[in-house]
Amino acid sequence: MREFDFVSIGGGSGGIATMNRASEYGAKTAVIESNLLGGTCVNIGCVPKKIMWYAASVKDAISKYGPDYGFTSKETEFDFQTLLKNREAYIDRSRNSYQAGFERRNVEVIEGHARFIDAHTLEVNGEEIRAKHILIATGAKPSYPDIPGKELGETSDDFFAWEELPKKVAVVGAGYIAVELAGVMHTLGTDVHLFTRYDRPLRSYQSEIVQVLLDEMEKDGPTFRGYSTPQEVKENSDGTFNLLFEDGYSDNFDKVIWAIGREANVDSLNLEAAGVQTDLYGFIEVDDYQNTSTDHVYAVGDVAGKHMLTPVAIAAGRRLSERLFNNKPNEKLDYHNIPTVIFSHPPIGTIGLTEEQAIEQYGQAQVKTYSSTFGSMYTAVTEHRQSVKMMLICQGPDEQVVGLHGIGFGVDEMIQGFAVAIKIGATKADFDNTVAIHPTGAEEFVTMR
Ligand SMILES: Cc1cc2nc3c(=O)[nH]c(=O)nc-3n(C[C@H](O)[C@H](O)[C@H](O)COP(=O)(O)OP(=O)(O)OC[C@H]3O[C@@H](n4cnc5c(N)ncnc54)[C@H](O)[C@@H]3O)c2cc1C
Ligand SMILES: NC(=O)c1ccc[n+]([C@@H]2O[C@H](COP(=O)([O-])OP(=O)(O)OC[C@H]3O[C@@H](n4cnc5c(N)ncnc54)[C@H](O)[C@@H]3O)[C@@H](O)[C@H]2O)c1
Repeated sequence: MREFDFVSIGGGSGGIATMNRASEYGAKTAVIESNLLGGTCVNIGCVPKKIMWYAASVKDAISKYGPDYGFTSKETEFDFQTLLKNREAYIDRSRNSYQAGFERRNVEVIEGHARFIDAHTLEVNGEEIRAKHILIATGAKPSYPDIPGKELGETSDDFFAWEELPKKVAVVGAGYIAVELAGVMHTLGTDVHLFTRYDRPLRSYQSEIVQVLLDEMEKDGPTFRGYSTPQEVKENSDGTFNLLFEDGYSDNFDKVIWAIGREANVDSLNLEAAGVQTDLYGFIEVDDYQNTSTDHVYAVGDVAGKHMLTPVAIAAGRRLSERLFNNKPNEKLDYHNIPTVIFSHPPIGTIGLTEEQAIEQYGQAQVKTYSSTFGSMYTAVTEHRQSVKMMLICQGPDEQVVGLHGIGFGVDEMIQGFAVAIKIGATKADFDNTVAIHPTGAEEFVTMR
């Protein structure tokens, strides 16, 4: 029987980062992975998604904006296979670099599916593995709606395995994944129809920012239909699918994609054997220190269901290893003010509270909102003008900035630094005292009145 100090079930963002950090402090560690090293982010998430988003941006630069900058080319050909080949080669290199990192740090990789025998013992490929500490970092998987024909639809996992782009696709859902995939496919030439159950996508985001996205989508984007709850999918004799909604609307599509949320990968872990509890939605319950209900068993990342983002899984896992193996008993991740970007067209960046959340937290009288709307300079000399909107949500007499939201060209690369400012409590006056960088879009954040 092999024995370790710390073992991760799952070799995705959280598992890799946690074991690497623990091994740097001398812990004997292993990562157990049943599929591809790197997990969701590297193989079927952030990385291939961002490459597809860049591909869409390249296409826009060539055919949408290029001509008004004086660049014209004969009909541009797009070879999807070249994109796929180069995307997968890049992902292969990323996976190899993880492997090399493990070898440098002596992290053992065990290929196979793990399940608990007890709180210190796992079974993998018939072998028992014992560990003083066990991390559950098994991530999440896409949800399917509970309707007839749901299995005829696909998910983001399948999207990344497509060998060619379909002509007409329905994307059902209102979160990051729905918006991002719909935008990418539309730009690359697919006729995309985005369906949400309520009035708009991204309902928990600052509504004026989402409105700009909807306006831009109307000009050039997926066809959007709100108040559309799917009821049934049927396969037509020509191989297309008929998607029927509760209000009676229906249409035929080459593919239907469900992007309606994700659920924890816990089904076959045999959590009961270790006494690990899950919440109402099936995610593993953890405290602020990533402890589960069982001593010496921890969970990080998507399986714990809070802020399902790669940098969150990594940051929580590294801090856990600092706590366990580097004498830092109070080390934990602060889950406030986590910045995030939605790679829509144009991208959305957001940090902290929306205006509505700030009012709920501090009271109407304490909250002041600044906003600025302008045309993106990148598109200003072209006939395809695109809007930019930026908002600062401030609270209290000092006008501490508690929320920052933006949509527009370049916003994705703009907000990381502002997240530092907000994290250390910057006020509107601090923003105003910062000299602008001209001409950029970012300067609007420090010149708002
Ligand atoms: C389409 C898409 C786009 C995304 N884009 C972004 C983005 O732009 N930015 C961002 O920050 N986040 C993004 N995310 C979210 C990000 O991918 C996840 O938050 C992140 O991967 C979570 O890491 P994790 O370690 O918790 O889980 P995962 O990365 O999912 O890793 C879990 C691993 O555990 C393995 N596993 C499961 N059960 C077992 C078992 N019993 N035994 C052994 N191994 C097991 C799985 O095979 C998997 O490899 C995206 C997600 C999706 C789906
Ligand atoms: N850019 C990024 O950082 C990025 C990109 C993609 C994913 N992610 C992460 O992955 C997580 C999961 O993304 P997601 O988009 O799958 O989930 P989500 O939870 O963000 O959104 C799911 C949406 O589907 C809707 N929905 C639920 N059931 C439905 C039904 N039966 N019919 C129609 N609509 C339904 C919900 O109202 C919700 O708006 C995100 O929360 C995010 O943390 C991050």
